Amino acid sequence: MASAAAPTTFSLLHSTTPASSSSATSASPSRVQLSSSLRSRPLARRLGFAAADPLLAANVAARVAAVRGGKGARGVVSMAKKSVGELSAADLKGKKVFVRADLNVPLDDNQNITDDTRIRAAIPTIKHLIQNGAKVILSSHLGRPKGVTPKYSLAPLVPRLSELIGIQVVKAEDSIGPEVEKLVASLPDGGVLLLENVRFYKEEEKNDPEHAKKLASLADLFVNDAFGTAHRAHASTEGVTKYLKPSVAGFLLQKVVPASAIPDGWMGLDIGPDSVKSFSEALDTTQTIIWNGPMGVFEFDKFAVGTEAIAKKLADLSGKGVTTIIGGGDSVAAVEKVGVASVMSHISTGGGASLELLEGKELPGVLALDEAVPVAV
Ligand SMILES: Nc1ncnc2c1ncn2[C@@H]1O[C@H](COP(=O)(O)OP(=O)(O)O)[C@@H](O)[C@H]1O
Ligand SMILES: O=C(OP(=O)(O)O)[C@H](O)COP(=O)(O)O
Repeated sequence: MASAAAPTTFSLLHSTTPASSSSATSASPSRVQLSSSLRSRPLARRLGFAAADPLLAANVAARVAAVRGGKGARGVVSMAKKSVGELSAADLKGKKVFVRADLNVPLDDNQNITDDTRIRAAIPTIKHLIQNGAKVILSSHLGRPKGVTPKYSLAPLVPRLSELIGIQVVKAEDSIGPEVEKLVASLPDGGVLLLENVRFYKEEEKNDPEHAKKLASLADLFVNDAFGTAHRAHASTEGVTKYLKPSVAGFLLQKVVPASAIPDGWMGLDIGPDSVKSFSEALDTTQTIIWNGPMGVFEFDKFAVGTEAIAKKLADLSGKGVTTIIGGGDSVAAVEKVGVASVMSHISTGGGASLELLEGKELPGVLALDEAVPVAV
């Protein structure tokens, strides 16, 4: 029987397809503000040096062993959560499926997508559902808006989503309410309706049960494919599982692998040549590198020097057989920008989620899903 004892997901994509475009300044608040908790995380830890933290070290070792053990193609290990792959046309035809994805992509000042990795990562699940005749109600957050904020609308994602899925995606102006209900009612089998940013409601992040019930009332069943948000217990990731059965994991969620010297009024926005040298020397002695968080504000070329140097160093080491794992939306965008994403061993869409998993924490967005039913072979 599959064991549910170990935490299960570390979502990875092989980095083979180039992103739609390369460099631009991101509009997301997580990219222009410094999260204090994140920045206070020691750099060594953000780079994945586990030695200073035995618990983290043990978890990293276990995950990497799983990857190296070659358990399945692309180092993917099944997890003990029911998967969307177990649902066939008999389960899906004509059914309304609420899909939570992480489409939190970077946008430039003109609302152009500057890295579409997260959109591409969501496509296999959506295609499986529509090919089996389901009506897909697709939801995501974008950035960290406080209330309805037009610049965090999901509207700019519609053309790329439609192109990748191969059908025209319909966009709702809201995520709940009568207009959405009407659009759901007119959705054909195999159609896709994209809801507006779920974080336009404060109830989303509060995991308000009444709000979760409203979201869930749109659909018959739930698929969570938002790895980047799996460490958040929000209404659209965790709350809806209470009202939608089955609640299953999407294909992306299923994949597993394993200055204080700065004067007041100044900001450190990049690492300098000495730090690049120190990191490079330390990296030379590693066999596995997990990188989460760029070295500076790489969206600006002036502050991209450290990030580029480390990205190139990792690319170099990757070529020498070192396992290189990149986690997080911005880190993925950074290696895409440098043009070395395709040589890394693995690309993960989740930054914070990956780190919490490595720390041995359970991810609420995964925990809430149905268990897989073991099948004798
Ligand atoms: N020293 C710094 N000061 C301010 N912002 C920074 C600094 N270093 C990096 N950043 C910004 O932090 C963001 C990366 O955030 P993070 O959440 O760690 O990455 P990821 O999305 O890969 O998990 C990028 O937009 C980057 O510009
Ligand atoms: O960008 C994300 O995560 P990341 O910054 O850890 O890569 C996810 O979309 C989660 O976003 P959140 O940290 O605002 O919940």
